[in-house]
Amino acid sequence: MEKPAILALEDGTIFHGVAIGSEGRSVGEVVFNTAMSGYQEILTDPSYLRQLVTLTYPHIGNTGVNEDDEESDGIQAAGLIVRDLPLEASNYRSREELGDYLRRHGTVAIAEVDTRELTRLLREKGAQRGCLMAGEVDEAAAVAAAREFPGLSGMDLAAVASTDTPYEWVQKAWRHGEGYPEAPHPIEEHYPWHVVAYDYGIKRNILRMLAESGCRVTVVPARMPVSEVMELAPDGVLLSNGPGDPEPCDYAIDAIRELTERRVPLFGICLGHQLLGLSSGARSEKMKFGHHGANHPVQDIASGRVMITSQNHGFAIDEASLPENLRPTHRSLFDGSLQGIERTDCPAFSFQGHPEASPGPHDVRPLFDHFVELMKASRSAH
Ligand SMILES: NC(=O)CC[C@H](N)C(=O)O
Repeated sequence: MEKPAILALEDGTIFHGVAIGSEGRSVGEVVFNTAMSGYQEILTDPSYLRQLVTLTYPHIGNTGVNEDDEESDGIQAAGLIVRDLPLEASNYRSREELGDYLRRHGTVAIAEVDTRELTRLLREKGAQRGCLMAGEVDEAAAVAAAREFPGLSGMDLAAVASTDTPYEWVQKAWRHGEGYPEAPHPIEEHYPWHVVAYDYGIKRNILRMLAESGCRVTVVPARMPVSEVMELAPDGVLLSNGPGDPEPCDYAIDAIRELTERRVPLFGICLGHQLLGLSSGARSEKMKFGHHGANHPVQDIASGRVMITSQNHGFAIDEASLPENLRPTHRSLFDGSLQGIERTDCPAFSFQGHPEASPGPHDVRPLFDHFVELMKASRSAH
């Protein structure tokens, strides 16, 4: 028997639907994602911590879920809002139905919502605080719970999403018929570069793309002091994506400043990009409804080249606030917002979108090669 579910927004709007995940309630910021595929990667992306995600693509669940497409250990999003959950998944890689997967992870989710109407509302009013309730529903309590959620501004979630202990990563990208290839030996020969990745909520495909570029990665906790990072003798440091507001992450901002002073090659992705900006003296701001999708055009300012990119962010670095030593490198062609920066006085650069694009197009992958070039130049200078 289908159980009822509701989505309540801070403005008092209630959407009615049916429960397709666990019963109970979940609060967070409601955001829409326009990607047509990749719901499993989206659900497991730690950047979605404390966010209730609605997908504008109407049929969600039709390819099921599998063990290979997880971007982290299980579901990170606070909840899922969809138009239609198909009766049965059909795909040769499918191992589990989406509904069973949601319930296994205790995730509250709703279907039969007019996600077009919801998305229009979010575009007009901006990202809303919301509450999903499934099973027993109480509209007034749901609106009150939505309003009690403090919102993501000022919320440091990078340290929450981070790993507790360091670990090594050498796994490369998934290949049809092979899955994830075993790491070839000897490691040093196949992976000439050692990258330390600050984990602020890292996605596995970033690690796989680094491995594809010849990097052996040591993933470290968000709060690891720079002195300990330097003991690992990195060729470069990756600043990962992650959830929440970059501004309160003072431990990361201070560490990154120290790394730039030591001229360690740096590559920042999404939250890592915002943190590089803040540590260099720029300002971050909350966007109205952010960028969440897999078809966002971004222009490389120097070459004029346009790339189709994967995006998932609700904060941005304000281009008007860039200091002398930060050069804008990329801009969004949707709204003109800043998408990439480069330090002019040390080997550090960053990108607001997702070059690892999981899900999404591969246009921005060459940024991983650029990181290797910086490490190469830095090694030959020493
Ligand atoms: N994907 C990310 O790293 C997101 C960065 C940050 N939490 C934002 O919403 O802007």
